[in-house]
Amino acid sequence: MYRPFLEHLQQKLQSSFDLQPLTIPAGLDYRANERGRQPTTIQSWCYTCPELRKIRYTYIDGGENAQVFNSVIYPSHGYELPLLGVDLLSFGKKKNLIVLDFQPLFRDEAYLARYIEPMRILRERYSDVAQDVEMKFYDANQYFSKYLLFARTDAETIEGRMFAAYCDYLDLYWQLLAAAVPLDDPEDVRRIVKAQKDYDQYSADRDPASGLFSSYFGHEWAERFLYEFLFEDAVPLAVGQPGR
Ligand SMILES: C=CC1=C(C)/C(=C/c2[nH]c(/C=C3N=C(/C=C4\NC(=O)C(C)=C4C=C)C(C)=C\3CCC(=O)O)c(CCC(=O)O)c2C)NC1=O
Repeated sequence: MYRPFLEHLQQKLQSSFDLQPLTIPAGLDYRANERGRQPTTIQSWCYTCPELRKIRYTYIDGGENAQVFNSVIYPSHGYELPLLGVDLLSFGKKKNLIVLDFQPLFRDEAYLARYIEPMRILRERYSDVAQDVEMKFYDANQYFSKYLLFARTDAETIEGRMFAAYCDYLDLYWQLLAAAVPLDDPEDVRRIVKAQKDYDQYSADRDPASGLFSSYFGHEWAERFLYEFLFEDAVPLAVGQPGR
């Protein structure tokens, strides 16, 4: 269901950036669960290029039971630009959740004016697909913008309006990236390193997907996937355990 979203991103990345693959730790790049009636696979891709230090995306294919496309793009540490976050989920025929945002690293007015205000026009253009859904797992005021697209919607809207919205949001993100001037003051760069690291920690600690990964692929695999691939700059909550 979300393959066109993945392909659109992949094509853009390949045509516009000098991508180098980043190694995904053994066993985490692909996994299949053959138990039950419906096999489920999870596959991930990871790249780097001079402007974007980590580009990762994951597709979960469980046929009609589960279709998930998740991606985070981390700009290089010289760019204070928000992260591009995409989380598109469908479970069964009815339960569809879409989230798309430029995830701000800072919340001061100048930052929001520079990187978040440009999204307003898109949020207005797609106000018919966006909803004011309340967040249960995350704090909407941390690493989310007020112009995020967040909705529980139907398949037809996803394939039509949502796909158009996704293309427009991505285009804007590439424009902001092209216009961004890399910072070279080590103090500025350190601030961005820390902010991106805090994002990983926050996200790993709250990720509502860890139960999903555990149920499909086992707890041990799920923990590795979270801390060694998705949010590799995060430290597991129970630090100091043997084997860590
Ligand atoms: C492969 C990794 C991965 C998957 C599969 C994943 C799934 C995932 N994301 C969810 C919610 C969500 N996901 C997001 C947003 C994001 N989530 C993101 O990973 C990113 C980048 C954004 C930013 C756009 C939000 C806002 C919710 C709703 C959570 C809430 O209500 O607080 C849920 C809960 C859905 C429900 O309400 O039942 C799951 C299972 N999260 C992951 O990290």
